[in-house]
Amino acid sequence: MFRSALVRSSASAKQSLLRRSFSSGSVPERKVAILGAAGGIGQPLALLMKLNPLVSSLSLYDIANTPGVAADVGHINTRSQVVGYMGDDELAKALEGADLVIIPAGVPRKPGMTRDDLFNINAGIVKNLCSAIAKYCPHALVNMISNPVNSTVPIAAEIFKKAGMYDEKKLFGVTTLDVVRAKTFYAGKANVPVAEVNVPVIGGHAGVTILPLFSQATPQANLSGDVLTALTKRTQDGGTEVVEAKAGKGSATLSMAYAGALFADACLKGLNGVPDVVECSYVQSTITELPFFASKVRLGKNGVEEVLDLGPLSDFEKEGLEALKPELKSSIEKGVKFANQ
Ligand SMILES: NC(=O)c1ccc[n+]([C@@H]2O[C@H](COP(=O)([O-])OP(=O)(O)OC[C@H]3O[C@@H](n4cnc5c(N)ncnc54)[C@H](O)[C@@H]3O)[C@@H](O)[C@H]2O)c1
Ligand SMILES: O=C(O)C[C@H](O)C(=O)O
Repeated sequence: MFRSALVRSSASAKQSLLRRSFSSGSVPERKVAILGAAGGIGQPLALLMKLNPLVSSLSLYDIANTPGVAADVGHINTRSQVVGYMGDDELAKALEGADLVIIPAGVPRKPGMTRDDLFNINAGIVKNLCSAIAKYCPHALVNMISNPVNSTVPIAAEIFKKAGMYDEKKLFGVTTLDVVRAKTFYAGKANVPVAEVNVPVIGGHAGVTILPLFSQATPQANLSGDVLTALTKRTQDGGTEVVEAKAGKGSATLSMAYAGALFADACLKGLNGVPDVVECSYVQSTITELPFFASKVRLGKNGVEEVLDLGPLSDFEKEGLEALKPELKSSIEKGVKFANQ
């Protein structure tokens, strides 16, 4: 108890030091690039990153329509300078000097499709963008949003390995939307203030590979097994719920932009040395036998500082963990094979 009080007080001393240095005007310069910035996620994400005071330079890249998005967002009177870049010829400039690259480029699902059905188009897009990242900003953190995340992250890792610059600490699959959904749905059933809710979500980002750990949710609530089963299923099907409601007009964009902005903010805080920044993310991992796995991750100055272990699981969650492994394994292998063919 004494030790944890000490850790807390040294963490809060560090926090207040950081706050002081930030308020004295020494917030580090940070360039954030969004690839796919004119899309359904890209536009609101550009807006939210423009509102983030940790960003000094916001680079908006897409194959079309970025001049308009950049002009629009650029008029907002916040810290960052905004520049739009369009087409392959401008990708290098978009990436040069980036500390963080966020990738929501690629096609979204329509009703009846799985995320894996997007593989044929999005794998190629991700491969090209990651080759450019390897060349023009090899030290940047990469936040992968493009689906199927379970495969696009392994694709990125393989491309980076081939380029000789892979650093597993710097590559993240963005699974924050699963956490956002789990918190919202849990708060509704547990009747607790949503702002106070925490729920880790582990595994991957598709169907049964999404495994919320409601047994670890806080504030605790005494929910029945049936309710927990239904909450788990709703979290796993959250993306499909939006795809069906949008009826052919794409998948989650606004809630994804919110989740992407939250995760990017956590990465920037980590880079800036803010202590105890912990978020769930799909990263290279050894906590199970699978080479990539989503779990709680401590973020720091170099990206992943520590992959936290899963903690105690209920029997229902243990079953869910075993059930997700074959699908996640095959999605990882599919990505690795694609990148090496
Ligand atoms: N990780 C998650 O939780 C999560 C959540 C929602 C959506 N997604 C995924 O995010 C992706 C984007 O979704 P969206 O709704 O924004 O789609 P969208 O079609 O609205 O936008 C995609 C954008 O990517 C651009 N693009 C295509 N090829 C590109 C390239 N080579 N370089 C740069 N930009 C390129 C398009 O021009 C478009 O502006 C999809 O794959 C979707 O499945 C992931
Ligand atoms: O469901 C999708 O296709 C998009 C995204 O992965 C989501 O979870 O909303």
